Amino acid sequence: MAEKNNSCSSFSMGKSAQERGLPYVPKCYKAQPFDGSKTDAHVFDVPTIDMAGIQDLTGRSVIVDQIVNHGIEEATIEGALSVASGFLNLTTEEKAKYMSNDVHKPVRYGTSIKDGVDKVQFWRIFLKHYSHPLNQWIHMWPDSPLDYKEKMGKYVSELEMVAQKTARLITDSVGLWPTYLKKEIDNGMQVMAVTGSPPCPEPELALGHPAHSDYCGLTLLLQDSPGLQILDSDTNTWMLVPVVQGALQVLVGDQVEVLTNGRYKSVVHRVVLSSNQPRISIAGLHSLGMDVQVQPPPEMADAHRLGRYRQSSFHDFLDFISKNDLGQGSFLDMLKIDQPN
Ligand SMILES: O=C(O)CCC(=O)C(=O)O
Ligand SMILES: [Fe+2]
Repeated sequence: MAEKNNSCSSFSMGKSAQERGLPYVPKCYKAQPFDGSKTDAHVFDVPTIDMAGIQDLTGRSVIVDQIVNHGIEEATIEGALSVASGFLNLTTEEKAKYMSNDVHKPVRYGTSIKDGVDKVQFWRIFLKHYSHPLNQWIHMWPDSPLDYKEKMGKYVSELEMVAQKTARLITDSVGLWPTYLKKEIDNGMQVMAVTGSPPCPEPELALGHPAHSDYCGLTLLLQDSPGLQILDSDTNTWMLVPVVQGALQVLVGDQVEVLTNGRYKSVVHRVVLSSNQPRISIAGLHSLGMDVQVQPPPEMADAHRLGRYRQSSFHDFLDFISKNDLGQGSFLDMLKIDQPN
């Protein structure tokens, strides 16, 4: 128990509490402020986007939907989840060659954002890799499990198609020219975050991922067991997003908030833990290119909404998180320009 009060530097890369299977949550993993709704949150009644039918998202301001009939076969989803689990269950030594605290690396393994450095550490393990265009990145992905590249490669290619269709629904709904941004989206980035949260001995103390919104346009997420919560901004309460077999969860990210000049709001979310159930999620974060400066287009300004956000790129965001903790103010808040309502 001597390490219970140790500083974060004792939990540096490869030495996190969860990788070592510590039977308690060390002090520097304790998420503040304590929030009693963590483990008994209400279940969110998730709206559905049925890709087999005609959809109209007009008038919506928040999108945390589940997509059904997206065209990705169950076997492809199962394949991706099985290689994700195969990688996450390798020994720490086997994963070590991907280990890095450099947030700019296109392939990296870690636990927090900067292991042993962030003020509050996360109870998770993750592999992140770039994946669009596939042929530019796939050779850098893990060699183990042997079918990782094949199975994850198939899933991410199909997921990219779903992301492009969903982006089209959103641009249509705000009256932007239907193919507006098509080129930027086709040439954009897809970053996969494959995350495992091992059971936590004191799940009410730590988080798998603290509250944040994603710096991307759209996140398309698969989870094999519950844990994802979203913040209902009207009531300021956390709601649990249920697991629906075969469905993909879509969360609007910061770039869509900026591009629609605030008509859509990016979704604040976090991951809570279980004392007995391991959890795996695969998040596909879809955004415009690394150096594309994202800002509200002129079509999105009106009398009450001149450009409400400063321009920024994915690269700027990575620079920000390399210097700051997730809890130290949000990147999106820094982009907001105060305007009279
Ligand atoms: O594990 C999850 O369900 C969410 C992961 C997440 O929020 C992220 O990778 O940004
Ligand atoms: Fe996220």
